[in-house]
Amino acid sequence: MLDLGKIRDEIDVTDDEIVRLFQHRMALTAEVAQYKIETGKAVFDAERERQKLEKLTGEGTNAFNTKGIQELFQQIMSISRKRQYQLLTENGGEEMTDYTQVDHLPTHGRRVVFQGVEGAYSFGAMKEFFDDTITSFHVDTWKEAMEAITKGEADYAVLPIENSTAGIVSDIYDLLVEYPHYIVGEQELPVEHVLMALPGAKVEDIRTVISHPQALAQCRRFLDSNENWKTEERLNTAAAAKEVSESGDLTMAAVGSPYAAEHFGLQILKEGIFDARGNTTRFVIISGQKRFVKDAQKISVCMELPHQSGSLYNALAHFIYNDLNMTKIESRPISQRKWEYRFFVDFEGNLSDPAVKNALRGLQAESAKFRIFGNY
Ligand SMILES: C=C(O[C@@H]1C=C(C(=O)O)C=C[C@H]1O)C(=O)O
Repeated sequence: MLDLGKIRDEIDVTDDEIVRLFQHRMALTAEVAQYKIETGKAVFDAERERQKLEKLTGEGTNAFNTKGIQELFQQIMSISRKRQYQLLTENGGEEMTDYTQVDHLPTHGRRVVFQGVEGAYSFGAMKEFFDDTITSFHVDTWKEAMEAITKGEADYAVLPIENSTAGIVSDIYDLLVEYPHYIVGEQELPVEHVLMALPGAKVEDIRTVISHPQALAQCRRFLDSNENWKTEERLNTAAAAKEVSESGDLTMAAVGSPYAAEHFGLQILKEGIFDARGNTTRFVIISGQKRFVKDAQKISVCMELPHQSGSLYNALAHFIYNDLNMTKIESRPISQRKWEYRFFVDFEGNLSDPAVKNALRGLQAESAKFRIFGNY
């Protein structure tokens, strides 16, 4: 019979030895960091790591151990890099970003563009975020709103990025990648969809319901409960309301905001037709200026990772290791590169915080492509 106590004693001695060696290795890592700070050499040396893994896995005596050695040393080297990024940050290595910190966003009297028309949700979000000193104008598409920033026609754009029921607005993610603009703020707006029609119309007479595809998706359960209704997509909820108001057609209804109903003189046939209570859309405020307010609490980044096993895991380790709380992760396909994805991560923090700088330094160095969309 084996003696468990004795075996465990030996495991304990072995573990003490591993800890001693680990700490010795980390001390050496600090010396490497010192060398890199002095010479400007990059922390991450992929070729050296590849060679190390090749040699060490070659020493595994069976397939299971070989795989274990690989995982173990990937982790050890990743920890070693993180320590080096930390030392770089502490020793005032080159600034990570060229964002300018401001006390408040300059919004007084600025020009703001939104997609859709007066009465649409983007318009509502804009009203909530900005004060009455702004001048606003609207465009038909989200892309045109981005263009207005590029051309300097607007200082800010208001774009919907996510709905608590229907999920992300994927086009906006793609536009954020396409344009070199920044997120400088966000605004949540509760979505309260109503079914609206011309004065005098009755629910029983309705045949066609029009709205923005996302609004239709949000009310799917309600809409599906009426077999006689056919749904049609429109550019935005307010445009749908406007169309109904001009149609003279008592069989047509629109799904949209109560203020669109009011704006276009429609009657509300049914309130509270959204599927989820607390249905909220989150809008981002886009600017061409690289600014962040000093009390900004959320950072959005985008990264393209090498197409290999473990790369996402290693990237996310930078958040975990720096005690940063990730609030969101999304992936979108990279066009032209079949089955490859870029990742969008939101996490809590401010660009002036050393832990944030540290994580960003690591992510920047180890991603194939990396961008900070903003801190807000
Ligand atoms: C320690 C170094 O920095 C990094 C960490 C490595 C490691 O822990 O072995 C290897 C290569 C570098 O990516 C080094 O450059 O030697």
